[in-house]
Amino acid sequence: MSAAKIPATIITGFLGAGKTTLIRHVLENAHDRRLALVINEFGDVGVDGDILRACGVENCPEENIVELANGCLCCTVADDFVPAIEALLAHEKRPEHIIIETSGLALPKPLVKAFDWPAIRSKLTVDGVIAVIDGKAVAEGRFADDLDAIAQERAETETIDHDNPLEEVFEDQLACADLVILNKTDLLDEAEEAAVAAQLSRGARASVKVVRVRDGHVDPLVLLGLAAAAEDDLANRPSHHDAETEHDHDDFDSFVVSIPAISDPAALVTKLVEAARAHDVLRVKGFVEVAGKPMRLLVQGVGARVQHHFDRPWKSGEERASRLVVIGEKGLDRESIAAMLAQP
Ligand SMILES: Nc1nc2c(ncn2[C@@H]2O[C@H](COP(=O)(O)OP(=O)(O)OP(=O)(O)O)[C@@H](O)[C@H]2O)c(=O)[nH]1
Repeated sequence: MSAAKIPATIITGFLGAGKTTLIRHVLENAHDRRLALVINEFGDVGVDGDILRACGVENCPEENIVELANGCLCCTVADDFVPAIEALLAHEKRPEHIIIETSGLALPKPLVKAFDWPAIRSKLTVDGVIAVIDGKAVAEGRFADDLDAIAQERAETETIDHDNPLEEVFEDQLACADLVILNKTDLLDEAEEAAVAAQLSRGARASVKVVRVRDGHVDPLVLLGLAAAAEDDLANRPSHHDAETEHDHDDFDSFVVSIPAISDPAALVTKLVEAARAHDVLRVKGFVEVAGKPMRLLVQGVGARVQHHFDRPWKSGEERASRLVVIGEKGLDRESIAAMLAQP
């Protein structure tokens, strides 16, 4: 019976767009419903899960947070996603709403398709696909050469073909959305913000709204409860990968670098910026030990924009490892990057 279905919101968006930041805001502000999270990311460093668990909100206890670290939820739906959902539904107190954070390279459509499988369809519905967008990256032309041309192409043909993998992932995420969140408006001036918003509207499906925010500050009432039933509407969500049963991520590379404890966070940031520029790194994140400090350092890089802060004290008995996940396009020079970051 459809009334009994649990709504699930899929949060998509390219690497570093602000998905975890937005979900954290939702957790802290949606007190009226019991939430569960499924988090998918690259590498086993588990940064997003750690950040979200640290919120410690009552309506989303730790046992309701599931991490799938295989890097691409859209490719492992049967092996990972379905069992994770089944485990969440088996809890004594069932979640009232499930939020799924996909990794930044995942295509949302194969995941939406999974909601059409009988085992899932009878229990869940896709309340909405939310595309979180790094407004600054769009303004800098990181993804699309010309969104207008793409919109035109989409109007003319079912499947669009480009050879820029960033662009393809970005466009797929935008075209599948029920709501677009233009994030990082603090990094845009008024004219840029208006131009990016207009571009996104053209890249998204007709009548999909673009909400402009910073730090993912969207009222949960706007995000949750869209009742889109996206699984019934797959045909209207064009993807570059429609002809494939499975897509591979050969276009991208990710690896984990272990570095010794550091003494100067600013020096590490300088190295990360240099490595990002020299090797076109798309995303870096992880936790780092700073010698003599009781707190661990959370380091986050999106392109050459790097942020860091001490997020919490190391726990007693916790291994004080300094590990960073590095993600870029295929051909990333792992050895050079690792050597740059490990320099004292
Ligand atoms: N300036 C600015 N930075 C932001 C904003 N929202 C998020 N960030 C920063 O952007 C970085 C990435 O944010 P996340 O929320 O981790 O992004 P994500 O989409 O979950 O990243 P992945 O899971 O790695 O794809 C972090 O350093 C955030 O603090 C914003 O509105 N403005």
